[in-house]
Amino acid sequence: MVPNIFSAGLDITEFYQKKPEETDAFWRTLQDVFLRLYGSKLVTIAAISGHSPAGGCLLAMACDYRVMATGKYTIGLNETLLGIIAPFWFIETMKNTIGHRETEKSLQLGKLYSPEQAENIGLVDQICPPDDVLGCARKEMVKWLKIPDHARILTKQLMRNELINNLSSKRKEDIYNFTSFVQKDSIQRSLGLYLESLKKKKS
Ligand SMILES: CCCCCCC/C=C/C(=O)SCCNC(=O)CCNC(=O)[C@H](O)C(C)(C)COP(=O)(O)OP(=O)(O)OC[C@H]1O[C@@H](n2cnc3c(N)ncnc32)[C@H](O)[C@@H]1OP(=O)(O)O
Repeated sequence: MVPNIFSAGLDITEFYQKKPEETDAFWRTLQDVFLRLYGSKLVTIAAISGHSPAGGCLLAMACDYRVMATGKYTIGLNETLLGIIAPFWFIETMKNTIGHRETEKSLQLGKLYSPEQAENIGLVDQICPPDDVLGCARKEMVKWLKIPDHARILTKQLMRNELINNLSSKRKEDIYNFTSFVQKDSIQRSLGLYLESLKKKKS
């Protein structure tokens, strides 16, 4: 685990000033990761040890249960703040997690929630002191593992298959949409400025 960061989201340098075939391959890999994690037969618990913006939030939402560290961390789908948009499967995953209305506000505002706010709206299931996040996740795992596997897995599939099938049937179209969007000059400029702002914040 990296201290203070669960995931900084997608590595923007993977789709900034890249060739179309490179961004295609990057997005295909992300689809694979999501489909495998969201559709996993295993119990998956995210121990969110720190910041979890955008793609990081997606990965956490793809799990069965989320424990987040208390502290000055944030989680959410902040894509609009970067001048980009969350694709339909990010949106559907968030709707399945926190409901339609909260998702609508959250996405349009590019909202990043504190751990307490995230717990209040159900984006995370539990908050714990940073040094106990893994311990809390392990305790929760014990509960989930007591449920008969076949019943838990079939229930999970009933809840998740609609989104999995929808994305699986639209993968090519979704890759095309991503690459044609991020290759636009205006989006490349926004991404460049955003990367610059991250570097400036650091210095
Ligand atoms: C149809 C169109 C569909 C488009 C869909 C696109 C969906 C996109 C999803 C995404 O996930 S986009 C990425 C969103 N992520 C963010 O906005 C997070 C940005 N990062 C931060 O806010 C902070 O880094 C942090 C996570 C809060 C951690 O802060 P900390 O102060 O600890 O680290 P920094 O010093 O800021 O960063 C270190 C280093 O890393 C670079 N960096 C940070 N995040 C990213 C990133 N996501 N991609 C690429 N690079 C990143 C940052 O610039 C620093 O670089 P160096 O100066 O060390 O070179």
